Amino acid sequence: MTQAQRTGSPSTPFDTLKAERLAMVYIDGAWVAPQGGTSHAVINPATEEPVARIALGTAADVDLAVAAARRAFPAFAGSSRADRIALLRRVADVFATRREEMARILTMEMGGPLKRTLGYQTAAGQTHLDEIVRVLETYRFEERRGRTVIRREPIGVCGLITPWNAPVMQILTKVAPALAAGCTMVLKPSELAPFSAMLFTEILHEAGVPKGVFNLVNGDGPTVGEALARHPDVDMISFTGSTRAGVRVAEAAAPTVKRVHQELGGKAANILLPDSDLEEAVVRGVQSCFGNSGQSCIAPARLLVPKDQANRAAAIAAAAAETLRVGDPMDPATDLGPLVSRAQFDRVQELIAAGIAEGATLVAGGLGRPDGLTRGYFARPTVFADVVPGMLIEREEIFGPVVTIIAYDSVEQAIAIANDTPYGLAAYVQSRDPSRAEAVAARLRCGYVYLNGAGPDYSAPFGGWKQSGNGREYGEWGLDAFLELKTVVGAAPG
Ligand SMILES: NC(=O)c1ccc[n+]([C@@H]2O[C@H](COP(=O)([O-])OP(=O)(O)OC[C@H]3O[C@@H](n4cnc5c(N)ncnc54)[C@H](O)[C@@H]3O)[C@@H](O)[C@H]2O)c1
Repeated sequence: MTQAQRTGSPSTPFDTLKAERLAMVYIDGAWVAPQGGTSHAVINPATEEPVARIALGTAADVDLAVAAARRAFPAFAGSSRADRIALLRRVADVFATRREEMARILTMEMGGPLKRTLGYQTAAGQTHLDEIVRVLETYRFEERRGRTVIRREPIGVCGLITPWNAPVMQILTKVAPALAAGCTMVLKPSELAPFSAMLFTEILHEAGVPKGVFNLVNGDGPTVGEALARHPDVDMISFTGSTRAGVRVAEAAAPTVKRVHQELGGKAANILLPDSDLEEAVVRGVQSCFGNSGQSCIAPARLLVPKDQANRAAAIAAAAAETLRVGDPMDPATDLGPLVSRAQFDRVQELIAAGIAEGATLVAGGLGRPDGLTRGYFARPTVFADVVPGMLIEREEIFGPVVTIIAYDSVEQAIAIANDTPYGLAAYVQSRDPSRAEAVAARLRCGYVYLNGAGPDYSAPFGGWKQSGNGREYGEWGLDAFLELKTVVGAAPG
């Protein structure tokens, strides 16, 4: 780290992200100074030191960005499918050339281990780009039924608000379908992880996204996020983040009756059926929960095990937690990096303390940093056994490396516990018999169920039920989200 980065002066450790751009917003195809506003030091969570300061935009910047997007909308909405496919292919090509740089930036700003930012976050981003091209090639924008025509048209100017936990992937799952649909947009990324969004903006610029089609305004939620949500000339908000902020966005958007697409928090259950391979299922569940240091909306944080296997499950989980390497996220061998911020670290500590106070049995990890780490927002991979439904650690989304083991008496009870949450994003079921696992999946009230360690399918819809949201991303469902339906009756017979 250079002296300039240590002091937080507007230098940049990145190869190509120009230092002066950190103090700018991107509007109408150009980097420009914001209309006033403050600046914000982005902290490297592994070192607790500032990396650089970024400018936080204002509501006036949102006005300018929305106006640029509105001006660009008619031409872009009228562009051909072939033009948009070509554009998305160019974005995918440029993204591929900058992928490693992107992974390093992500690791620096949000602390995800390099093996994950390179191997998962940016890889998934690339897949989403390839996937939207595949979808766009055959998507039916118009359907004729006799003299009735059903059209799908771009919804208009979109406000995109994204979190920090898998930043570039969450940006891509909005920007890629919005471009495919012919929408124009204003992105407000998380102020905790803005560099990846700025690099992504450079990628779009280099790929030749027409001016005004994509705009970036960094800023905090209450200022820039709410200005976007309230804006009368924004037709849709696509939001990913906490349920708390998602509700605020929906409230701000309500007077203008715009579409609000929400991807919110979760508290996934991982049901180990009595016939599962306990060792394999517990190890996999623990590793999956601790991916991204538990900062994942789909983290299988509630491990439900049959009562007679609970002690063994706790021992296996504790051993699995203790083998994980916590440390420098830039080290390719690291499994868990730091939590994203001091606030997140403090919150996770509070919830671990609450678990201890509530009488859950701590079998691995606990309060404080892992041994040997004296700075950085590193939490200990923590496993609680004897967790009872209703405990705070069983209900709250912890967003840290904490697994809670809950013993159940019957599969009926396991299903009831899994569903007894305000959230409904993801769930997991483990069984030696895939059809038995599938039967349980059918009874879970959530939007995505992973059976027996299956990975994600980026061509299938992803999104939450209940307080986990109301939108769907990925594949054609992701594209549907950015389109409005129009029915035309009395058309010439087709
Ligand atoms: N369902 C999903 O697909 C999904 C994916 C990833 C993360 N998440 C959820 O995101 C949360 C973690 O991310 P986070 O801490 O960045 O969430 P957050 O809600 O604090 O912030 C998300 C975004 O919303 C903005 N924001 C905050 N307050 C706002 C307001 N009042 N008005 C408008 N915008 C506002 C933030 O600046 C940020 O850009 C977790 O709850 C996690 O489960 C959900």
